[in-house]
Amino acid sequence: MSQNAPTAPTTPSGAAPLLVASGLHKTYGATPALAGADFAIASGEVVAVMGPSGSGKSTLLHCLAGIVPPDGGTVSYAGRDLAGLSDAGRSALRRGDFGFVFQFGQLVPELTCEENVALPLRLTGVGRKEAGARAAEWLGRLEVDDVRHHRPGQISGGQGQRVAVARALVNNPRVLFADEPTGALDSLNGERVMELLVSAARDTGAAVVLVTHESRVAAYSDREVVVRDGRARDMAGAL
Ligand SMILES: Nc1ncnc2c1ncn2[C@@H]1O[C@H](COP(=O)(O)OP(=O)(O)OP(=O)(O)O)[C@@H](O)[C@H]1O
Repeated sequence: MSQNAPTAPTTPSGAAPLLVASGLHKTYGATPALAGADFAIASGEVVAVMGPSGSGKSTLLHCLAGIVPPDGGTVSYAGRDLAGLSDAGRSALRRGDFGFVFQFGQLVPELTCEENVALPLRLTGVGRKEAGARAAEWLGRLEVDDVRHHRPGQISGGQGQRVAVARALVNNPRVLFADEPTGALDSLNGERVMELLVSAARDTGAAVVLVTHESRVAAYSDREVVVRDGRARDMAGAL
């Protein structure tokens, strides 16, 4: 037997990771998007994924969230290999344990803001009244309760992103994936969305994978990982 028993992986902060990727490879046609990327995040950590355009940041996020299957390497969440789950199992994980915010809120235009935020709860079987009450509470936390009966077309971009953050956090996800969440906002609105996003995530203990190319957005994170040519490098380890 080897003297060197494998040790449990840790994040650079020393905590046990909740979500771990090792040696991820992904190619689109002839275009390599990931070429051996590693990543780990612990519960409650906010990690910024930075890097130039086309370096593989969004692909890394999609693989971590089980949206895109990697060609090689593994992603494990809470000790479970995502590749070992059925499509239905991965979908259930995305609905129950993960939350998502994208650059453009992607709210359902026909629904009011409150109905949009209530939607993830309704999809997991919460009754209409309770879902509405919890949605209203989250809209209050994100300081947009005044637009709860408006439709997405009737509110500003900054308000829309706050509604999107409320929708992403309403079912208490253990991981929040945010891909350029303030990319379409001016700097003042962007900063407020980031403050609210990070403080709400800290209150709930969610880990946050924050893809951004802006250092003032990454400043809200505990740790920065830089993706370059499909490989991820932790900046804590680079110091
Ligand atoms: N669905 C796809 N089909 C084909 N090529 C893709 C696809 N998604 C990503 N790519 C390619 O993979 C590479 C990495 O893309 P990715 O979107 O992950 O980078 P990124 O760092 O998030 O870029 P950006 O900052 O511009 O959003 C790029 O060359 C991109 O063109």
